[in-house]
Amino acid sequence: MSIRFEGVEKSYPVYAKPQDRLLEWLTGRQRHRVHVALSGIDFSVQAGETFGLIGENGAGKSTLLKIAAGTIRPTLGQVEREGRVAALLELGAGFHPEESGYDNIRFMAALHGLEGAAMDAFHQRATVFSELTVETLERPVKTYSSGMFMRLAFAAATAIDPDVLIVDEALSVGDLHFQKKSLNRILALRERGATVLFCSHNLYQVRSLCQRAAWIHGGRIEAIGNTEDVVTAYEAHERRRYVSLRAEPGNEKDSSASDGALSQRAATVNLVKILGLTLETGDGINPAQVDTFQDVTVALELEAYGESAFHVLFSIVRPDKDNVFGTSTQFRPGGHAIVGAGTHRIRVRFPRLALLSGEYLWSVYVLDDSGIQVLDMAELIQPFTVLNMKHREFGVTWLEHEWLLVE
Ligand SMILES: Nc1ncnc2c1ncn2[C@@H]1O[C@H](COP(=O)(O)OP(=O)(O)OP(=O)(O)O)[C@@H](O)[C@H]1O
Repeated sequence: MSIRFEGVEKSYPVYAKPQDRLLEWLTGRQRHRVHVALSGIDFSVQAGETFGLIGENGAGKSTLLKIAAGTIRPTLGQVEREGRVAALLELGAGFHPEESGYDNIRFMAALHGLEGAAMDAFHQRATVFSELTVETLERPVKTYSSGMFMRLAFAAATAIDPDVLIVDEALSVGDLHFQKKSLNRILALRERGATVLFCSHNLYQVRSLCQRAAWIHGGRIEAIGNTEDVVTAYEAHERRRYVSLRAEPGNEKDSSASDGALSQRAATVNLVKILGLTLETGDGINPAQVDTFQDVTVALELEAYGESAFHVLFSIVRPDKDNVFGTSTQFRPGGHAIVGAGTHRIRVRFPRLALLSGEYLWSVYVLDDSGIQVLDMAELIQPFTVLNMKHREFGVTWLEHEWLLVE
């Protein structure tokens, strides 16, 4: 066991007006209602396990993570933790803005009770990982850009070399380079046997990372167990929710007020799901092997649960995640977004797929109509091998070229 929740419940007093808190104190009469954010939480996360928490907005996932991390106390019940715990929750929340990066790192190490050589090792790991310069680390952190601040916060949070890592969708920190580095750090800690408890709205991520998961609904555990079973049950619930949202009277397009209400509620979960990607060649569907310059068509299927417009971006990637070629519905002539609830199919033909020998995969992203917010994604799916039998050139892709002179 690494983390055990026993009969955990968390309630918050909710005041209709800020002054009610003072009036309650002065008059001694209750002026708040009690909001139960979590109740009846009983489960354990085993050592070395990666455990996912899923659920709608406001379900109680972050509250549960904060209780697991010890940053808030449960109203009832208890939590047991084993080993060194690092929480990637409100990153940098404990930093002192007036102090330098170096001093804040030392402060974090001291909070973990580290001294002497252990403190030095912590300091070294945090500064190296942050990739911040000496000049920056000597400055007060209040002068940092938000990216610099997040780098330092992530570096300091993970420098403890934790046995237990608690992550609240913090897989995206800073710029792309640092995001990749942070994710790799989390994956490396996991490889080394750290227990990971994390919540995410990205079900693809939960499926690919977690052995077990729990679906939190209205502060209670709705389902717990094998990730696939839990995620599938949650997806089915989400679909039912959309069907009923769409069927509710007043949700029709021409009603602007209810449109607003619908979009507000609909925005709380993914509006579009990637159902699948298939590769078609003259040799059949999803061939394990493709020849260089073969005629290949990629077919994508998606399900939209709302009327919001969206774009689909997909790329051919190498196993190390480097993109070889990516394109998007936004880059088409006209670049119109896709609109309409229901199933959508996209087919893109590559008449001469100019990839050279190697292993390749696909990554697919559904983005909102601005092309910024990710609604769903499926990374590193449908692997295929390219064999360059007829040509002697090497590398990733065959580039158009002419030999102009050979003397
Ligand atoms: N300090 C607080 N005071 C009162 N209510 C709170 C407080 N913190 C959280 N809540 C309430 O507790 C419930 C659970 O919130 P929580 O942040 O844990 O949900 P969540 O599942 O993490 O949501 P999201 O996916 O949106 O992050 C919500 O109804 C929220 O409004």
